[in-house]
Amino acid sequence: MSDKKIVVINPGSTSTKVSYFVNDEELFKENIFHETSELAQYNRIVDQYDYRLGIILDFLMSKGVDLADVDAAVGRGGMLPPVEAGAYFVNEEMIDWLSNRADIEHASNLGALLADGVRKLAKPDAISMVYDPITVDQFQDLARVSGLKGVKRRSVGHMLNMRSVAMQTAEKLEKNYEDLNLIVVHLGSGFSISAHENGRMIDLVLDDEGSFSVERSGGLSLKELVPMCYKLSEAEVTRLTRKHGGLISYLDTNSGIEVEKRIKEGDEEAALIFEAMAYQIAKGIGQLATVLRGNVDGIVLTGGLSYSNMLTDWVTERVSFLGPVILSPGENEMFALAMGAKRVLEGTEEGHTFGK
Ligand SMILES: Nc1ncnc2c1ncn2[C@@H]1O[C@H](COP(=O)(O)OP(=O)(O)OP(=O)(O)O)[C@@H](O)[C@H]1O
Ligand SMILES: CCCC(=O)O
Repeated sequence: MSDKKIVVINPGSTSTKVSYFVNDEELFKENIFHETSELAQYNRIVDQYDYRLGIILDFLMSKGVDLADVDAAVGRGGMLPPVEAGAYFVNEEMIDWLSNRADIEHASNLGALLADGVRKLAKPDAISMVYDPITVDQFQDLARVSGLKGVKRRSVGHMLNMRSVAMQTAEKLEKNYEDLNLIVVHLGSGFSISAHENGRMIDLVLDDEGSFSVERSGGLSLKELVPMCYKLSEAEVTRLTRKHGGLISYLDTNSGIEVEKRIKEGDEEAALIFEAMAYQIAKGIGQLATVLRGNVDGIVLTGGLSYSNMLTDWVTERVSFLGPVILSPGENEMFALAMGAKRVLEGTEEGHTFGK
């Protein structure tokens, strides 16, 4: 079988990660940072398309990649309507949805567009696709009921990393993912806490319901929040709760490393807030343990903050009675995207058509 050459693109709020794979091997990877002043010129995330594509193409060329050899470009999937897990080919409907109809501004909305931009310069039969978008929806019906008719509970989260880490964990445990019940917790700048029952994510503690994270406020008392909404604009409330909430709002830093340093130097406020974060994460895990009726084969902590032993020890101390806690720090997104594309190219996994 011929080599499969795959460009992987993962847009974040302040940077774009780009990798180049030949088969299973990541030949290089770069996290390209964007100046805040540069991004500030654009009203919407999708308006950054030309700017980010130009940087990606320059970078690939600087590494000697001949785009005419590329078989697939795969991007992180954004704020689509609810979708199945797995691969979706980029098509006009998907581009239209992400450009005009996505109702949450998220950097991943650019993933499909940028992958398609690379595909246009690749082999004539090259494909562009996304894999495990943030809107993969495997909720059980009970999980869809919110508590107020007309207010939805939508399945949105770090699905790509959580599903990939769940499958890796199953491999380590020498079990099939489909035979396990796992609680997988992604601790990045935003958090997602997910219940996996026999290979399906049947419920989540959403990032605006449960624990505060590095940037997000998590769930807030409506009695406190509603009056605030009448004093501030929608954009300001959204900024405060989604970009400037959580750890940043209390400690004015988005760095877990910096917070640990302050705590070790005796900063009691930092210690209280960081432990409160662990406490709220543990409460979320507890909620999902009830979703799984207590049948928990493992609790997996992943994402950048799982490198913090201080945080993971506090969480573990509160949840280990539910099941073994397994650390899988960092994220696996670039590899998961590349392997999804490789399986589609090799025909061992079928891609879905968006909009069908
Ligand atoms: N060794 C470490 N110790 C403590 N915290 C760490 C460590 N390494 C990374 N972090 C923290 O992890 C957080 C970022 O995690 P991550 O890189 O997974 O998030 P992201 O990719 O920016 O966002 P998201 O995962 O939500 O898309 C930051 O607060 C960072 O300081
Ligand atoms: C991945 C979608 C949710 C988030 O960014 O926190």
